[in-house]
Amino acid sequence: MELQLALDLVNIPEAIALVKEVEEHIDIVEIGTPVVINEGLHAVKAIKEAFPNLKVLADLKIMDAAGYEVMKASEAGADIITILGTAEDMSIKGAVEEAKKQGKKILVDMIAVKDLADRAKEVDAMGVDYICVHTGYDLQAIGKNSFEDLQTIKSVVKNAKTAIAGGIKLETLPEVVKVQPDLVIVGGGITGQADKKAVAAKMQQMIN
Ligand SMILES: O=C([C@H](O)CO)[C@H](O)[C@H](O)COP(=O)(O)O
Repeated sequence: MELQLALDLVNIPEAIALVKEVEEHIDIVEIGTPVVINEGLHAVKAIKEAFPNLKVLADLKIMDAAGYEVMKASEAGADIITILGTAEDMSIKGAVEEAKKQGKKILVDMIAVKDLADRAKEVDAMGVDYICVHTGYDLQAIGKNSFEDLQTIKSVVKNAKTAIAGGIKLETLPEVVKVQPDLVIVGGGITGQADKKAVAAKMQQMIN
């Protein structure tokens, strides 16, 4: 199981400082959608240059023009790029094709997908690398989480790795670990803590 640190509410210098604190306890750094909106793909480039040994995920949440956007994120140094599960099949296939050309990976974010089991089977058959259940900030605000959804995709996905994101904290991590996803994505559960290094270390220990 791998641990991904999601950075959403920081600028580039803050992101670098944050990763420095926890780098030995994480596998992947996510440049979150709000960071890409504020800073552009420069943020991906800056983190990859500062931490060449960590994988970097660009959370573009692609919906269209997938081949082009995967190409640009790859050029910036991203190792993994996200596309939405609600995107057209043609877009997801285009993302996979371009990622293969560039030697990169595609993570499909299943946020807001209604027919989760069926859509997970479909995107799994398209050759994507990760399928991720995700409760976004807006549904976290009304107490939702993705723990049941993780069990759903674990039971139908045959090829891709499984992942979970959205509001995961130290206290809720045991429930996630029980289901054994391949990737656990944590943002505020680390970045919002006073001792980020200690929390990341504990999470890494629980995951392994
Ligand atoms: O993808 C995310 C969200 O949509 C904002 O871009 C977050 O990175 C993801 O939810 C993980 O962050 P936390 O929910 O704070 O753990």
